[in-house]
Amino acid sequence: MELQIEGVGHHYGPVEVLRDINLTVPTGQIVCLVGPSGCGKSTLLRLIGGLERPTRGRVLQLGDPPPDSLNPLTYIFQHFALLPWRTVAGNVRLVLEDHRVARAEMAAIVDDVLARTRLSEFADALPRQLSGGMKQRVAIARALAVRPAIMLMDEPLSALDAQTRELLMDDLVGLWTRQPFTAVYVTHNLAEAVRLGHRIVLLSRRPGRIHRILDIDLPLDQRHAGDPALESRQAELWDLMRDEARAADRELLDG
Ligand SMILES: Nc1ncnc2c1ncn2[C@@H]1O[C@H](COP(=O)(O)OP(=O)(O)OP(=O)(O)O)[C@@H](O)[C@H]1O
Repeated sequence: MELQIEGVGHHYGPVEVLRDINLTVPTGQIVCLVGPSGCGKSTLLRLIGGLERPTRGRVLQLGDPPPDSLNPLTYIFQHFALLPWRTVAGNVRLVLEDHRVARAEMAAIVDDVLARTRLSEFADALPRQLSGGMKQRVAIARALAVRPAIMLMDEPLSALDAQTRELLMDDLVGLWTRQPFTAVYVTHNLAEAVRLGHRIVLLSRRPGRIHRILDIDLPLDQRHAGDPALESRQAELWDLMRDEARAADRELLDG
């Protein structure tokens, strides 16, 4: 399933947050949304996910989700929101319990997603026994369990320390390489965007407009921290963003 965002604009009361966004999210690709604070990245993600309706324009879903998809558009947030009294497997199972999934199939799905996120041996652990990175892997496993057509990821790594973030990026690359998924990935971290994005969409400050779209052809599993080619793409993005980011910060200060 592919997403096409056509002429999307959004206001909150008198405040114009997004203007004339035209964008395609192709099947099997990770599209990163970056841009200065308050430029409307999370708002755009919510509009894409149908949590809110855009004031203008539309978001089209082209093609069918996988036939066995239980939730075509599935979110992953910065805060993992795990139930502390449920085990890892229990937290993953939770999202299946609302659907009519037979018990044996449910067990098979949980086993599969825990294996894909390298959590099988922690199936019976409780969240308090896990590190932050592992908790976020549980959240990713939980999202995968409903077989989404598109994952909507809002700063999924920003609550983690730098080292854990690196490990999780490797995990996401491994996951995508073994079985490509489609994602829209909001981040303020440009290093993350150039590691994970097939396409990087830079928004201007509020009202967020598309300032630049950068496609990176290098396969995800060949991208490494410190790679000069990636660093130069990152520098290119930062050059474009710096003035906008400073102006956005000043506007925040001025209220
Ligand atoms: N429900 C809402 N009602 C009113 N204003 C809102 C609402 N949600 C967001 N905003 C405003 O819309 C603008 C864009 O917010 P949004 O969270 O989408 O930006 P962002 O780019 O994700 O920001 P950040 O990088 O700081 O997380 C901000 O000025 C914010 O205050």
